[in-house]
Amino acid sequence: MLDFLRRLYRSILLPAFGVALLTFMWLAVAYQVRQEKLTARHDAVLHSQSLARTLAEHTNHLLRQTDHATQLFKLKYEETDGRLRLAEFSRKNGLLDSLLPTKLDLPLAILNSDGHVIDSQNGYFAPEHKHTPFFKSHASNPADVSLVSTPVVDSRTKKWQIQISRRLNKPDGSFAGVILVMMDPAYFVEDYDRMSIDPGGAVMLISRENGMSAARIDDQVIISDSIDFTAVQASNGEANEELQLKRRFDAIDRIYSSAELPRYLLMAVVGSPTESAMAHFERRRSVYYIISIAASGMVLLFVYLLVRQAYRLRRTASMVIEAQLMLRAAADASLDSVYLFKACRMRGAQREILDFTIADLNERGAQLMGFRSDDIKGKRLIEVLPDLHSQGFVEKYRHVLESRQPLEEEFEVDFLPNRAVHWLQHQIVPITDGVAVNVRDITSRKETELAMRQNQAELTAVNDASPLGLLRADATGHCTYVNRTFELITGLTREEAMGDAWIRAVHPHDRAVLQAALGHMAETRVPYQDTLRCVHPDGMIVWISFKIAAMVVDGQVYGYVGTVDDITHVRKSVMALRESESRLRTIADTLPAMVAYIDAEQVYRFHNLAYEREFNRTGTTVLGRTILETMGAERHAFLEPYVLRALAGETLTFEEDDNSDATERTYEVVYIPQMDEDGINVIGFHVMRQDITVQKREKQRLLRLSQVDALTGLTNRAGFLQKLHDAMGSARDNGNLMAVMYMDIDRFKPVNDTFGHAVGDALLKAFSARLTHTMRASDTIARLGGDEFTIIMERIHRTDDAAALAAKIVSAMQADFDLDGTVVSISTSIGLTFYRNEDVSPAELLNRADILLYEAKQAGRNTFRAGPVIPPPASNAA
Ligand SMILES: Nc1nc2c(ncn2[C@@H]2O[C@H](COP(=O)(O)OP(=O)(O)OP(=O)(O)O)[C@@H](O)[C@H]2O)c(=O)[nH]1
Repeated sequence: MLDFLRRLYRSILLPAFGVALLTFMWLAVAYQVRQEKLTARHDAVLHSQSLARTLAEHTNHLLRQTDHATQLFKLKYEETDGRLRLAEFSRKNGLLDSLLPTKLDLPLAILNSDGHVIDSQNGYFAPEHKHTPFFKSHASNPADVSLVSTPVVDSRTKKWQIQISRRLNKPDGSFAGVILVMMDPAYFVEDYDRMSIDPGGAVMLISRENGMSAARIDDQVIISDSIDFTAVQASNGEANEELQLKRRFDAIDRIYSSAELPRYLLMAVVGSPTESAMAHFERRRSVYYIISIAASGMVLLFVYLLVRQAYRLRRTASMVIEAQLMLRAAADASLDSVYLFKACRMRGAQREILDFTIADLNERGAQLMGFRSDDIKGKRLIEVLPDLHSQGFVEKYRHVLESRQPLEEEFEVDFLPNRAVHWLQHQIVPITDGVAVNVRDITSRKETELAMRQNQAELTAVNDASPLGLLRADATGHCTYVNRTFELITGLTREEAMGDAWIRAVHPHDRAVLQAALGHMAETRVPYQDTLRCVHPDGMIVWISFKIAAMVVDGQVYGYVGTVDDITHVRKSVMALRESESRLRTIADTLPAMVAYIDAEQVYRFHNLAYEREFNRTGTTVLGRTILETMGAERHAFLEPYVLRALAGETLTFEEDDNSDATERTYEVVYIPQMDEDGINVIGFHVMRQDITVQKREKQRLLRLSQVDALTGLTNRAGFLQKLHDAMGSARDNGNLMAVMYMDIDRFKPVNDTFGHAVGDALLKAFSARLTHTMRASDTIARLGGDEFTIIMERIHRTDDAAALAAKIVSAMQADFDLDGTVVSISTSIGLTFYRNEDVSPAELLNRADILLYEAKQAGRNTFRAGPVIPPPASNAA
């Protein structure tokens, strides 16, 4: 509210002053105009009055002259004894002319003593005047006085006239009659031309008795009985000489003044036209008004300018305040340190700058100095931070202030708190008797720049050390950068490669293709890759793999980045590899064995001609297909364990029987895993598949031969051990009980010694035969050597069954052997042992039987010993 009133006061003060000034001025002007108007009017009244007095004097003069004329007539009349007549009296250059102007032609009449007109001229007179007051008066009064009558209206002419009469006496002094002169008031006013009166002015003669008036206005004579005046009251209440028309008789305003003719009861009135009378005043008033209007305009303009200026001043002041607040806020909100330093000068004429005072600063600026702003505001720099002096900063401030040239620079300081080293950027701007200093802490930026420069150096080093040639082009395809490797690969220096020149490095035969591809890439923005040739200045051809891609930001290509890879050696290697592959294929195709390569996904990737011949028998396409697809579910099920082992890294060999056609064939298959370059992961395996049907048969034959005892035809030791191994595995797998007998012919040596080796051999054969007849066909009977035999009995129900059989053998061998006439009697001893699923080896089991045999021998021979007791399986026991 207070603020509103203050603003209202400010806004209306100047206009109110202007209005007051104008009011005062206009009141003064109005007062002056009024005074001048009154004066002018008064002057006009005086002038009119003067004229009226002149008129009155003139009229008076005429009337007096007329009176003199009657007096002169009376004198002459009485001298002539009543014979004088009017013609004589008024003749030219006569008596009358000496008194009155001839042109008046005044009506004259002589009345006798009876009141009859006895002579008259220049007008009509009633013949009889005996009873008129003036006649009676003259008749009765012998005094020589003239009677001036009140204006009389002529009944015939309707004019009013002033009647002047004088008694005529006879010689004896008796009454002789009356001389009568009629005077038209118009004469007084008509003869008024010589009066200096303005056009439109009115000259009047008014009877005070009956109100008749004669007036002249310019050339017009007005006779009226209705013109009447009242006296104008002056401002002080007194009547002045001005008259006011009671009723207007024309359209012209006049200032009327009068002069009385008391003797004749007449009043001379002159009306000066107000317009002309007041013309001078009107002109002055117009001048006053014009000057006042001009002055008012100037005052208004002045006030307006003042108001406007005041408004501008207020606005400027508020803007200054606002600017100060904004500046304060900006300084407080600034991320920079802001200081205002005012110069401290030396006293004296030179006024040299000694130091600066901290006039203002923001909190950040104070923090940078290590203070709070309130603590150092108003202090001198030498007190707050002496280093500013010693480090030359104050000198810089002084230079900026004196040269009025702003200064901006970056520098490093080590005297500020919080950090050992600050990188700062300051701007020093001169202000009034001081400087404004804006300080920005650019330490982090400097560190970033340093890091960036290091990164750039690193990047440049990386680029130069890169095995790839690098090329960068702008949006128009002009090369702007190549690295060192690019120079080495293409044979162009960096300067030579700039712009479009880099394309010169490409072999002329490849340029057209490259340029077309680059044009296509610029349209489609699809990266381009190709193998091209470069030609060095010395003619050397370098094969390169060239790749280039557009750098797109917001849908706009702003450049291209390309790489150049020297693939000359790779290309040679590839060629060599192709040659090697070709050679290997030739070799592989000439091999009788089937060779293939299968990857980790069990997909065929390679096979030789033999493999193709084998698997194309059914028209099957192998390459790119899996084992399952190629071999079918049944064979895949057989092969899969081996495949998985190979893929687990195992080199393995197995036989595969192929009954797909009429002939039964056997293949030896070798899987050799292929490790990756690191030798860690298996990426596939090689397959060597060879038909070994013939070899297998021969082998089986040889095996059989190797496992038969040549003398007896029984299984020999090798066959026995193989069989024992297989039987134990079967018993272990199936939980069956098996038995092993180890037997020896008792006292065989004496037979040899007695009957010779041939008989001994025959005995061995006979023993074998009897043994074969004793045992089941499923039992394996073997001769280990000499007179030692073994029997393997698989899937026996009880140990007793085997023991019974052992007893049966012992018993059977007690009978004599007739060996082509030589009768030999022997016996046999047996060690019998059992096996189901114990963790013993075949050798140990055989040794166990041998020990039992030894026990049987020790027991006197011709018997058996069995052990240990093998419990039945848990399920059976139950
Ligand atoms: N005729 C013949 N004799 C053989 C053959 N192989 C080994 N012999 C003999 O067989 C005899 C084996 O004797 P041993 O078993 O050690 O002794 P033994 O006389 O049977 O005595 P015990 O076994 O203790 O009852 C040795 O004299 C060998 O020379 C062969 O193939 N033919």
